[in-house]
Amino acid sequence: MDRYKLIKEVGDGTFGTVWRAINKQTGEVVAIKKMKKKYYSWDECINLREVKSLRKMNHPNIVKLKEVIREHDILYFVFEYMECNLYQLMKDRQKLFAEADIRNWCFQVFQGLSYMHQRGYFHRDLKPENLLVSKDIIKIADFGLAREVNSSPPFTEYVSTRWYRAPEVLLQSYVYTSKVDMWAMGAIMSELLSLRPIFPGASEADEIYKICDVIGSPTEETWLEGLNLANTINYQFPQLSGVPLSSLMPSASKDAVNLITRLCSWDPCNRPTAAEALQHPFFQSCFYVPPSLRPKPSVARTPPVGPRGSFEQQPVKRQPVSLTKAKTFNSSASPKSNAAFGSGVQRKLDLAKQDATRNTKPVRSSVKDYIYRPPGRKSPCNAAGSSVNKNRVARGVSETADKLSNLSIRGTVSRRHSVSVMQQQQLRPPQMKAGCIGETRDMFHRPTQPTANAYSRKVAG
Ligand SMILES: Nc1ncnc2c1ncn2[C@@H]1O[C@H](COP(=O)(O)OP(=O)(O)OP(=O)(O)O)[C@@H](O)[C@H]1O
Repeated sequence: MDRYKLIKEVGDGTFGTVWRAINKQTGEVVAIKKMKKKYYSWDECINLREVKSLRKMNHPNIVKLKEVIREHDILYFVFEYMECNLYQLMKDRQKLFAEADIRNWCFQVFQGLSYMHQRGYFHRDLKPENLLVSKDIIKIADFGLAREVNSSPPFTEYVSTRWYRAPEVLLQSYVYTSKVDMWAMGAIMSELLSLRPIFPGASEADEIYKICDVIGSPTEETWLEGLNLANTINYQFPQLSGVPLSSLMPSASKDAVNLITRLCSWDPCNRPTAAEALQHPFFQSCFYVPPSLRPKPSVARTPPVGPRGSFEQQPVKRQPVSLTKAKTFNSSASPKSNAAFGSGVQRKLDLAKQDATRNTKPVRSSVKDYIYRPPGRKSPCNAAGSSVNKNRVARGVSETADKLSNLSIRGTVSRRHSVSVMQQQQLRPPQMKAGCIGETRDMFHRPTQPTANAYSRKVAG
């Protein structure tokens, strides 16, 4: 660590604190994540999901892990530095973002996701805090919960921050897929367009309620498997008809609303894959610059996309990935039309006890409610593979059922070993993390006017 000079703390996550730092030898600015837990052997570090997954990811929209250092039993991850995260960009904003900016960001994130999903990993904790921005470039970060698609269930650890958590995860499905990332992207897109979270649940039960309140309760037609899942845990969905998504984001284009509708489909099979999302009419004006056509930058820099990119003179290509089976989107088509593209990979998890609520401020459950306390992310998520999580498995379904059915939906809201990653990349592929827990948002006011944004999640920096 002597080689680096720490400048300023820029983030305080569940597992580590993140610092802006300078490499004294090269002058390069980096982000160093100092893990909170101690690591007494190098083997322990090498097996961390964040290391295993990130070292295999080499994509312009996935944050680069440059180095892993263990010194005095403390583990440091050295990442490329990014200026801020999407949440920071949203929280003080009074004026809505231009849709072109949102399109540009989302196009890049879907490219990163498409790359990741095709290589057999999914993130599992996508949220605005984990999408890092520098100028026009956005990158996916925080792979602590990332999963290898082919790894075997049961998966027992906490998965994803509640507001962005897919319904199948909320309902404790024993199986879930990369479509959980697509759900999260729908929620993030909506938040970018309205500057307020679309499903700001104060507990797991309230999360489901809020989803029903917005997209309408699931039916046999929209999600038969979900109804079965609910039966299994003895949970009854509230019967709500939902609202037109366009009413929550009045200035959004039809294409944007349509894509969010698809992404936030109850049935994971009805959500587009990342590759399919890139083909959605919302991204019609975007194009992909293949690596062979990109200039070689001296510093790691991602190719911009879309109309604002600096590659506009390049031939336009909109096929970022192999899309031989990709579906053509039709804005008026039923979400069912995506069913054929559901991924077959499945996994299990147990969410019992995840939602330790940190406060008891009353909250109304309607999506029109404006004040609530966010979920207690820090407490619940005890990270992957802990004994606590193993115990959760034992407690299993009945506890979850109790939890979901007993929670009053309208009630209280609790609202010098150093390894070069490049070397490791030659070896083989990993798993990822989704930063869990540590819900650092304190209180969220949801104003009636879209521009009257009043986020106050606590994000250092
Ligand atoms: N490469 C980076 N460049 C700049 N800032 C970063 C970088 N990586 C992380 N950060 C900042 O630090 C914050 C926390 O980082 P990260 O999510 O990796 O930590 P964590 O302990 O895994 O958090 P979580 O509670 O989400 O699990 C991020 O939200 C971001 O603001």
